[in-house]
Amino acid sequence: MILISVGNTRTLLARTQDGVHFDSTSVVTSLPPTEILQQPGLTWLSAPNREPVALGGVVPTVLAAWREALATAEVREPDPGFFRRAVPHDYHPPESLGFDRRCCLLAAAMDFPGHDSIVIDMGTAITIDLLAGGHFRGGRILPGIAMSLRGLHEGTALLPEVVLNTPPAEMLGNDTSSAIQAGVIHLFADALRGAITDYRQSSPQAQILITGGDAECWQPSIPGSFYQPHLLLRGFYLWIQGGVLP
Ligand SMILES: Nc1ncnc2c1ncn2[C@@H]1O[C@H](COP(=O)(O)OP(=O)(O)O)[C@@H](O)[C@H]1O
Ligand SMILES: CC(C)(COP(=O)(O)O)[C@@H](O)C(=O)NCCC(=O)O
Ligand SMILES: [K+]
Repeated sequence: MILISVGNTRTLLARTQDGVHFDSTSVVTSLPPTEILQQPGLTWLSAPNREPVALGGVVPTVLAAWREALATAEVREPDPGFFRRAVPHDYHPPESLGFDRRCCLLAAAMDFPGHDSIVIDMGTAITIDLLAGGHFRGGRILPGIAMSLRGLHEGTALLPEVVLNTPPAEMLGNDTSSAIQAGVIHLFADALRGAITDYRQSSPQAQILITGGDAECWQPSIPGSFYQPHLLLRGFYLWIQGGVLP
């Protein structure tokens, strides 16, 4: 099966035989799908005798462009009804819960039955979701790391665009760049730790699963967390196996 997941920054293109191992690459979401399909390294996407293509994401206009570009392929889109049965929730309105959040929650629910999970997805935006007793209980949405750094630069005259070092940061910055490093790293480290502390008041045993473009370098600053690079793809695969729209 081929899986295409459209995030706000990057689109994941993956292929799997067993739903456990994913051969994946990513391209910037701003690139038109017709151009992506022509890239030399991605011929498997548009090869003849192709496999079914699962399509999902959080950018409606780009999803529409993918549907058009894949018009002759066997495209499968996930069925919200299956998600609701697999991960009951009170999100309102239910359809507004982001596709990427659903995939990660589904993977946590189906791969770790009987475990509560705090699912952290550090992408364009950061989401921190609680799955407890098999139900999605709600979560938090925060600006992402790159977006926050860009916001400081674009919203001011004197702040440069900074490339973040790997956390932890020093407590006190003594030049503009170090002060931004200290500010942004502590902002997110405190936000993540705070959410974990709060969520564990109701789910003391909850495990912490962390994924997304910024997850790998942040995982060490979240003690006890498990880096799950393919959590979204795993959930997407399980979702498509469980139910597709007619
Ligand atoms: N090669 C990369 N291109 C873009 N962003 C990257 C890359 N590697 C890491 N990142 C980080 O990943 C974050 C975006 O995460 P990603 O999972 O790609 O987003 P989304 O799923 O929202 O498209 C950004 O905050 C950025 O700092
Ligand atoms: C919160 C998100 C922007 C995260 O997207 P991402 O950073 O992975 O591109 C996305 O899940 C989304 O658009 N959600 C819809 C609103 C919601 O979940 O309530
Ligand atoms: K995200």
